[in-house]
Amino acid sequence: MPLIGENLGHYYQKDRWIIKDTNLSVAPGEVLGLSGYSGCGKTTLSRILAGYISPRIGRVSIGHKTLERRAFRPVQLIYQHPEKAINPKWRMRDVLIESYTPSQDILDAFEIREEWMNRWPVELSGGEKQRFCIVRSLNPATKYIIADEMTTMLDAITQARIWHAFLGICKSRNIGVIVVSHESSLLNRLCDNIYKVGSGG
Ligand SMILES: Nc1ncnc2c1ncn2[C@@H]1O[C@H](COP(=O)(O)OP(=O)(O)OP(=O)(O)O)[C@@H](O)[C@H]1O
Repeated sequence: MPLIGENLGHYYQKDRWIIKDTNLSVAPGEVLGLSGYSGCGKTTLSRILAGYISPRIGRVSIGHKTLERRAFRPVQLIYQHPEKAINPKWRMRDVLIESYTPSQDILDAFEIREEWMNRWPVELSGGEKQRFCIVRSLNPATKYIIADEMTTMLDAITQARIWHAFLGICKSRNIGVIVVSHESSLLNRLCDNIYKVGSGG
């Protein structure tokens, strides 16, 4: 069932609309890009589609069911800065198993080393922490994943390896993916379709 945003509109300050008349949908297994200039509202739209923000107008649904804010989130969000998404007081093993217990195959696909499991977040690099955030998002109940500038901090080779592993798993599980980036070359390479934020499509 597709993830659908209908007639979405949002502002932070009254009547200064950042998202307006926005209609988009992503099918299971599809990879949709969100492009647009800095500040056009990509992150705001991502948070709306993941159910973290209720839009001022419009509706987000999966197969006619409006997203519920309190239930497990079928739409997972991966941020640009993994340190913001990880509790600094938890060891990495606990960060992972809070969501589910991943198989060794998934850990291997993202080259997560056993020795990292007992470390604190501060003892890993940004790219190493991001791998944990990606694996954590691949909960068996996940239907869609929004990757908001997910690999911006990584070098080109690591970036390519992570996207290869990530999109391979998403395709095999029919998870729909939204890739948010200001890099059009990355979007052209990875995405089936691209939605330009701030232009109505
Ligand atoms: N919590 C907030 N309160 C008030 N204004 C906000 C808030 N969050 C974002 N904004 C404003 O909304 C606009 C859109 O921000 P958003 O982060 O969605 O853009 P973006 O396209 O993701 O930008 P970037 O590519 O630079 O990350 C910006 O002008 C920003 O200053």
